Amino acid sequence: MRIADIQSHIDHELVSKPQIEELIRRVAAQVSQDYAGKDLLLVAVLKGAVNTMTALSQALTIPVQLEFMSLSSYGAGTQSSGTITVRKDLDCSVRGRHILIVEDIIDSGRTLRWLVDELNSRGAASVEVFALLDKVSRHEVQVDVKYPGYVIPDEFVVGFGLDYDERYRNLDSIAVLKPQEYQDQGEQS
Ligand SMILES: O=P(O)(O)OC[C@H]1O[C@H](OP(=O)(O)OP(=O)(O)O)[C@H](O)[C@@H]1O
Ligand code: HPA
Ligand SMILES: [Mg+2]
Repeated sequence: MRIADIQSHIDHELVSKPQIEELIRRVAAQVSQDYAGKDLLLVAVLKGAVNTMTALSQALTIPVQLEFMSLSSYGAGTQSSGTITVRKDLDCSVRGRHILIVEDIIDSGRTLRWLVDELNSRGAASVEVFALLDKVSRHEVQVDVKYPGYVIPDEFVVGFGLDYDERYRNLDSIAVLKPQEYQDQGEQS
């Protein structure tokens, strides 16, 4: 689905499909170089990171293992509940493994902070982060990001995996909805 298909719901586009593709290509080249000859495990945080995981993994030039963990804290609104819910855990042990977490967005930073600490406590050899988008101005906790994505302003975005109330994940770029679409009227809406 493209912006043009849902124009009446969209306020503005923030990151275009070509911009996403360019970033993914650049990060994939760097990751392929950094982990050449190593056994890399990519861990995507579902559901939001599904598109980013697919795009990044296909652009790599090294073989990797793909694993998924489903975490949730936003539910139906535009504000984090502050509580991370594990909807699905990893299927494998991470002990002694080099891990790259693949995320769609860093907002408060709480999801990533929790996951980095969790994987380290499970005995990972290394834990690094790639996040497609970063709302730097909204961070509440500190997270080190080895492969940074696009810094975006304090607006609630949808597309390329990101949802508002489970919708718009299948948009192929990143956009902000019209204010009336955000029914919880949170501070970002
Ligand atoms: O930095 P934070 O404030 O923690 O926000 C970032 C997280 O929030 C979203 O997940 P969400 O809880 O909406 O689950 P979803 O991926 O299934 O939509 C997003 O996909 C990130 O995982
Ligand atoms: O801006 C956002 N959009 C969708 N999901 C999110 N989770 C944290 N921030 C966002
Ligand atoms: Mg969500």
